[in-house]
Amino acid sequence: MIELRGLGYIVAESTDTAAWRHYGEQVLGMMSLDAPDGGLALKMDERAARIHVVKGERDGYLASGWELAGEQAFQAAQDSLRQRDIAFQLADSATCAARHVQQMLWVADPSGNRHELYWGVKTDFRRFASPIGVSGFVTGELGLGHVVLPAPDFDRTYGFLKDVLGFQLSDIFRMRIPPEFTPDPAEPEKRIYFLHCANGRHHSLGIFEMSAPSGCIHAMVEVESMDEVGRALDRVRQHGVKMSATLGRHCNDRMTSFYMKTPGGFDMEYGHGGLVVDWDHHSVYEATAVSLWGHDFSIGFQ
Ligand SMILES: Cc1ccc(O)c(O)c1CC[C@@H]1C(=O)CC[C@]2(C)C(=O)CC[C@@H]12
Ligand SMILES: [Fe+2]
Repeated sequence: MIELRGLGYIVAESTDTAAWRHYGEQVLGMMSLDAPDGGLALKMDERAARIHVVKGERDGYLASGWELAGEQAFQAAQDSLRQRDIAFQLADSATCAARHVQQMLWVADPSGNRHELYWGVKTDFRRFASPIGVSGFVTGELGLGHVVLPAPDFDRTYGFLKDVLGFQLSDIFRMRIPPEFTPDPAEPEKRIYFLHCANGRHHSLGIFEMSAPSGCIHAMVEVESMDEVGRALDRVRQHGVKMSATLGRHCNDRMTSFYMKTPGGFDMEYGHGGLVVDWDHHSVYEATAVSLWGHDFSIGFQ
């Protein structure tokens, strides 16, 4: 059985890393560092990189990096994949160096999302000092935040994430896409499953029963105070970044957040105050509302 500790990094692909540098520093408030081959790394804590931006042919999302406890866990993950006849690739040394890890393997889920499993992150422990004065991000044991990925092949993707990668269900959400946003009036309900790994973050991964050209629905980062969310909203206006949802507070993880576009074509959720869940005392539920208040997603379609 594979036990993932948390979401360690994400990888975006970009034709214009300068746009990501500006967005990463001036809007998100992260530090940026040059990476090999014209790439870029965004630093949000003591680790050298949490968001890797690699130079490529398209603008989008490339991969999610999941942390394993160590070498034995990495070996066990390989054994488990082989046993199930699931194809995976071992990353070469250049890619491992670029991701700042000892070893990494990657595997695609049935919807084509790339998951990178690694152990032994390399870090210089240089302290986080935001170029625009953001106090800090909530990471550590909880990982960098969460991602919601497209899962048009929903049942097989959920099965793979649960049975192969070891994610556990936190809660369920279903929604009907509002008629004004879909060409198909008979559009069936879409599921979103929220999944956690071995840490207290309510969800490190969400899967949405839909395709997404960018490869990602959204990624979420969490700041240390509500004022930092408000300041980020100020910067979004100042730099003319397009918002996808207004400020609101989610029912399930109690995060107060807003959503905006990234240069990768997917959204970034920027929030504060997420629950830390004790899984020994949690039961799965189905939430029938997105939020306690706010989160008007219709602004993203205007
Ligand atoms: C419902 C929910 C709970 C916790 C979260 O961190 C979270 O991001 C969400 C919203 C998920 C979802 C989305 O990401 C894309 C746009 C969606 C489908 C909506 O239009 C409502 C719910 C949204
Ligand atoms: Fe989210």
